[in-house]
Amino acid sequence: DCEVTEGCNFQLFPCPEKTLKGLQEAQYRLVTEIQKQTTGLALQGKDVLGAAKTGSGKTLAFLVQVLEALYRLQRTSTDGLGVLIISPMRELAYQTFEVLQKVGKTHGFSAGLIIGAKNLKHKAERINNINILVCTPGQLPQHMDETVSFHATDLQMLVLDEVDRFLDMGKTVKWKTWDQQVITERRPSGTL
Ligand SMILES: Nc1ncnc2c1ncn2[C@@H]1O[C@H](COP(=O)(O)OP(=O)(O)OP(=O)(O)O)[C@@H](O)[C@H]1O
Repeated sequence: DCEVTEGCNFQLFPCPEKTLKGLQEAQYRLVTEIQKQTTGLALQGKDVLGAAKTGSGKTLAFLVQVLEALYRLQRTSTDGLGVLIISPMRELAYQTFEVLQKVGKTHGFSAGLIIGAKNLKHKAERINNINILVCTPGQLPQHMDETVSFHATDLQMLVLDEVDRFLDMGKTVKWKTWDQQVITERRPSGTL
């Protein structure tokens, strides 16, 4: 239901075979403009700031980059946190997680979703065993504060989805904590 670029499909990019298979199985063949503009850059390992209108396929654009980053590093499902995706709202985080499960299943990376404070202890026990964590801004600082074992020292990629909304909601996001524990020397990717 979004505008795809005729004649330009994911096969034209040097994506890993597993990613292409996942995309194909999820019925994504042609790329949208934002995917066309960002996929090549991401495959070169560059930082990306993407801006495109709602419904233009930004989610898939950064998820392809996420899979590429972990694939390149040959991460396995038990290697721990490699990518952190922060979404401003629960619904958005949930949708992202769903698309990730769909297109990423061929890779076999482990992924988790944290959108509520419920069962924090249970989640805390598992948080260090997952490769890709999708969460909302409120939950991350809480884990950092309360989960002694939580660390992001091996983080390879940070995705801030709808980063403009984070700036609007600056008061609820503990930027200082993030800056010290997560953002420093990591590979950022933002979407607007
Ligand atoms: N390459 C593609 N081919 C076909 N459909 C696609 C493609 N990429 C994304 N879509 C579909 O387009 C719709 C909108 O995509 P998506 O939600 O990623 O857009 P978005 O830019 O992230 O939107 P928002 O700004 O609202 O978060 C979804 O239904 C998604 O499945």
